[in-house]
Amino acid sequence: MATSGSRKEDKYSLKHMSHCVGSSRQTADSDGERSLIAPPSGEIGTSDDVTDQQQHTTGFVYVLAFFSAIGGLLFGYDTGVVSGAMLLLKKEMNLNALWQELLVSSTVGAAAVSALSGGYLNDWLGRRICILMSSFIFTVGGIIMGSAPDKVVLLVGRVTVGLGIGLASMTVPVYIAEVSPPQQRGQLVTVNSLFITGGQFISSVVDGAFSYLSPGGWRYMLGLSCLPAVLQFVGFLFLPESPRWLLQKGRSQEAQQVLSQIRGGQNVDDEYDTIKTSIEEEGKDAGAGIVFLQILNHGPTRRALIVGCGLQMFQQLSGINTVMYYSATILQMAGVRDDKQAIWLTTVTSATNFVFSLVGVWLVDKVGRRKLTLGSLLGTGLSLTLLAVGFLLSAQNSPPITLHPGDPDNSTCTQYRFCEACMLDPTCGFCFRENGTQVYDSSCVPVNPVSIDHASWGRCSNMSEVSNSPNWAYNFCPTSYSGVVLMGLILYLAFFAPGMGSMPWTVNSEIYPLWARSTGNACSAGVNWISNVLVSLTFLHIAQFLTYYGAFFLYSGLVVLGLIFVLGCLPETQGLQLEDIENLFAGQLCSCGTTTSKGNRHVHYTRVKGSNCPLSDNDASDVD
Ligand SMILES: O[C@H]1[C@H](O)[C@@H](O)[C@H](O)[C@@H](O)[C@H]1O
Repeated sequence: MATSGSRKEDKYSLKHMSHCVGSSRQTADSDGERSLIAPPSGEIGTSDDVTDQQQHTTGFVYVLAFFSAIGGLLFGYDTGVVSGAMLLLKKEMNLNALWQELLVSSTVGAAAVSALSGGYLNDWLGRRICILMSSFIFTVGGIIMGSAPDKVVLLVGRVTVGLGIGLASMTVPVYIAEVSPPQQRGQLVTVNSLFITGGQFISSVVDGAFSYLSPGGWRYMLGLSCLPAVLQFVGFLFLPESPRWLLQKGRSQEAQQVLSQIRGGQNVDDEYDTIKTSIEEEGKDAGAGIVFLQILNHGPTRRALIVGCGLQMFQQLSGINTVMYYSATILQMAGVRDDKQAIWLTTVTSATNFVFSLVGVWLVDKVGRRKLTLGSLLGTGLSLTLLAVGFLLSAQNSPPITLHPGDPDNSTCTQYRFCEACMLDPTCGFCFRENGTQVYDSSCVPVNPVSIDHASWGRCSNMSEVSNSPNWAYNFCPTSYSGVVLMGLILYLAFFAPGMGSMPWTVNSEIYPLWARSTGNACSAGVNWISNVLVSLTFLHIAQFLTYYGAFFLYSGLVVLGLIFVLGCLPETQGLQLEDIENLFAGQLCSCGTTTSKGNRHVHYTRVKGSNCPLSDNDASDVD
């Protein structure tokens, strides 16, 4: 295997490679150099190819995609459910801020570790065993959390599900991509992202429903994930391994049988030959550590890795999880004062994320990954700017503090003159009465160190449901600009979900050659989880230094960087067979030397002037 990288590098290296992957969007040049134009959708392959491939889409592929995507559902459920569970847990288990932080972040941290080690497991044991392992881990984690007698056991349960999430997040997209026919691969892999947001939506409904059950509602919230996990485990006992992995491991007969089963018993000789030839060219793979070094030494795959990791990093740097997490506060700013009502309204936020992920599934094989990602980044950037402007207007019109009570604690809180400064200090909260949009009788007092739900002394220390009792605002200020913020939030989700929410997972499942696929996905999923931890851990500090509007302006700046990155580096992979995609990263935009599922026929994807490639489908030459 050590030689396979350099062998392919020689074969595909092109002197014209200009930037990271030789973007497929460079246009024609005058001196007969290669013009790099990615195919508009529908231009890929001959119509015969497409008909050929469409015949291969069977109901069984949908069954495989559904059972695999339960992994996505569990990923979404277990990352989403904790916020609602925490509201009950912190009261019942008397959790301080550190423990709350631990119970949330430990899962994401464990997911990062298991995603990174998942590459090795995938290569070694195969996709099917990894999916079985992850559903088993989810089940065990759910049981531990649902029956936890104390916070330490709860933490063990959260780490356990984190391990399941990481493994599922990198295995499921790869499995679906490897069993799907090319023309539907985008859609089927994106179903996994739909299930992630679906899991987050279901978790918010479950959180809402069980928030009335105290004590013990959190046990149902956290334990319920066992049900889909068991369903997936049982289902996968009967479902096959990826034919590509089987072939890579030399289990050719089994691979052919599985391929024919997946393709509904049709003749799969051409597809089988294509995969086999590609594997023979690449050579057999080695251990995960070595594969990583090989990726770094092999230009096209290294470029694919940069694209894959970059996409995952920018997904998280766009602030999705901060915005989702912060949505309850945004709704409180907008005037929702009741906690329970705020929980239910966050269901609306996660429903928006879910519904717009559906748009991604619908569009991915119609407009392609590149346009979808670019459009999404543009919209995400603009809506983040709108969010920031909303926060800026709120800050500039922050209500003044009118009461300055005597201060038994000698804290800094009572010194502040405006709500904004009070809100940005994590030790203080804003206590006020209101009449419509009118804020009066306002004071800034220290927050109770045990529970952020009330002040440590004064009018807001003993909150009651009585109608004229004052309001307590921790982390937000009442504002009449909440409409702008709310609009920014909805637009953000509508633009983010179909593109940046889904495409990083989809694109990563298809850009690596088979020998590097597990490791490539492990690295990029690891980058996703690490960036997730970094963004969530830094948000409050950034907000403290830059204020909220500064933080959201910063995210929109990062989205602009993401846009430049995608413009320059992401080629279109729509409709291409997995075995042909690596050529895009070698700048070899014409599929010279590779064959497609049409068998031994060269198929032309893009025009490469001055090369030996055929210039149109009609010119495509038969080999042999
Ligand atoms: O693709 C998913 C999805 O967008 C989720 O809503 C988000 O919470 C995850 O971090 C992300 O990886």
